[in-house]
Amino acid sequence: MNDILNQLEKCMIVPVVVLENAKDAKPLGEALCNGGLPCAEVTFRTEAAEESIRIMSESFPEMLVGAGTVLTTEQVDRAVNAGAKFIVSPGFDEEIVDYCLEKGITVLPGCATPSEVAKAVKRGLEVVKFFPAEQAGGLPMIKAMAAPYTMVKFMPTGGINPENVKDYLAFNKIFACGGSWMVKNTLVENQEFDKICELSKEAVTIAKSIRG
Ligand SMILES: O=C[C@H](O)COP(=O)(O)O
Ligand SMILES: CC(=O)C(=O)O
Repeated sequence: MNDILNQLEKCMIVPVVVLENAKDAKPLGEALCNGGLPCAEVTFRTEAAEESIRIMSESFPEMLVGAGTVLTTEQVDRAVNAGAKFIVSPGFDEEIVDYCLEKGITVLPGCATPSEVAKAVKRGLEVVKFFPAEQAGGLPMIKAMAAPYTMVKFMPTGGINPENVKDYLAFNKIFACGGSWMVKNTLVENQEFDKICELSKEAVTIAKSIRG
């Protein structure tokens, strides 16, 4: 695994962020860093994504900021130019994966079936996203897919919460878990950055109780 993946794995939990307004990127980054979660997947679901990535990565050099919901190679370029260190997409988009591999950009494509994992393995990927995790079969599905594909680790995202995250993290083929529970839109809208920091600390405590 490369340095970015090693750093991401150490985070154990990756906050999945949707920001409507880039001005929230700085206080959000601060809350996450102070909460012990110095990483974020900032999704291209809003216009503010690119600028938010730029602000977060410039303001907090210690933070590992990546881009999520990347659906085009143009978004890959915009994300990386803004400072994104990794690219995540909800599905397995061959064009995006091959583009990132050609350029040496860390990419975690979404895989929810063995056929998609097979495409990732063929390209030498060591980590894939498992999305939407709970809806697509949860931990039992990951365990079933990890049996033949022993060379791959999974980053489940979708429906993960402070309760079920423990079961995921207890399985050694789980790379890290993605989730939005500590960075919910309403918390950001209401400027509840102290609460985000508190929920992040709680998430870290839970993760450490499983992974030490
Ligand atoms: O689309 C959902 C995000 O990827 C994260 O899922 P979540 O809100 O269930 O944690
Ligand atoms: C859900 C997800 O993987 C993404 O939005 O990138």
